[in-house]
Amino acid sequence: MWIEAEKLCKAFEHKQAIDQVSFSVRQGECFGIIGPNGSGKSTLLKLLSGIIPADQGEIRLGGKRIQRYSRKSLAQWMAVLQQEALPPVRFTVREVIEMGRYPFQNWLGEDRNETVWSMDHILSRLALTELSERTLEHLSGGERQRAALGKVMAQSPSLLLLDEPTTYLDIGHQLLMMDLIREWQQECGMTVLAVLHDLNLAALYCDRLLLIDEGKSVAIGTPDEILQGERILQVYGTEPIVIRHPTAHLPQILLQSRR
Ligand SMILES: Nc1ncnc2c1ncn2[C@@H]1O[C@H](COP(=O)(O)OP(=O)(O)OP(=O)(O)O)[C@@H](O)[C@H]1O
Repeated sequence: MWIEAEKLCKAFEHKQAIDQVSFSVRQGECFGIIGPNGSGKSTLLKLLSGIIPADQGEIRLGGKRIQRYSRKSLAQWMAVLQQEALPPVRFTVREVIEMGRYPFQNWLGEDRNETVWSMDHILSRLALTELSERTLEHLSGGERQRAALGKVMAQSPSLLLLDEPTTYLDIGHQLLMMDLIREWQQECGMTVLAVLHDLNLAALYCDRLLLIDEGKSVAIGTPDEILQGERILQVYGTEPIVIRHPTAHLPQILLQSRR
């Protein structure tokens, strides 16, 4: 599923959260949205998922305006993974992952589509097999985040929107999650749009990045084009040291104390 956003605007009371933002994302691409706190990243993701309407501008998914899709049809091929995606409720991990299939069930609860990956496969890929019968209230934040990813995997979306998917994860689980998403994307040709705070993860996993600041698009390009010291200083107000990853050959950022 490819995406086109044209001159999107969204204001809250007197705050212009998104201001004339345009971009397009190719089918199968991993597109990262980066920017400082309050720059409008989550708002942009909410516009793209249809959770909130834009004041102006247009979003087209697969060439068709987003308003022309019903809620149910959007839910069948678009999945959203938010920060704190799952509350600590009394559902088991297995039940939660099964919920990813709801948009595909008819009124008898029968599943009308084939899943790409089986429940057991999803549980084992996310290292959740041992935890499958445990309820979410007895899981750590990171384990719940993996269960939330399991739920969207069961949904087999062609468009995946991620809002800070690695917030609660340690470095091992951050890489597990990002590697899984990439593998899954390559297997299924899924398009991924991800809001990421971690610029190093963004460089490693995204084909292109959109850098936003105060609701405006500052630049769009490859990680090499976007992650440059001068530009980061302008937007984040701090100048990092940008080095090259010795094996991935991508830009990586080292922070330096201002004192
Ligand atoms: N529902 C709302 N009502 C009023 N203002 C809002 C609302 N949602 C967001 N804003 C404001 O819009 C701006 C952009 O917020 P947004 O959450 O999109 O930023 P962000 O880049 O995702 O931030 P962060 O990195 O801190 O998560 C902020 O100034 C925020 O206070």
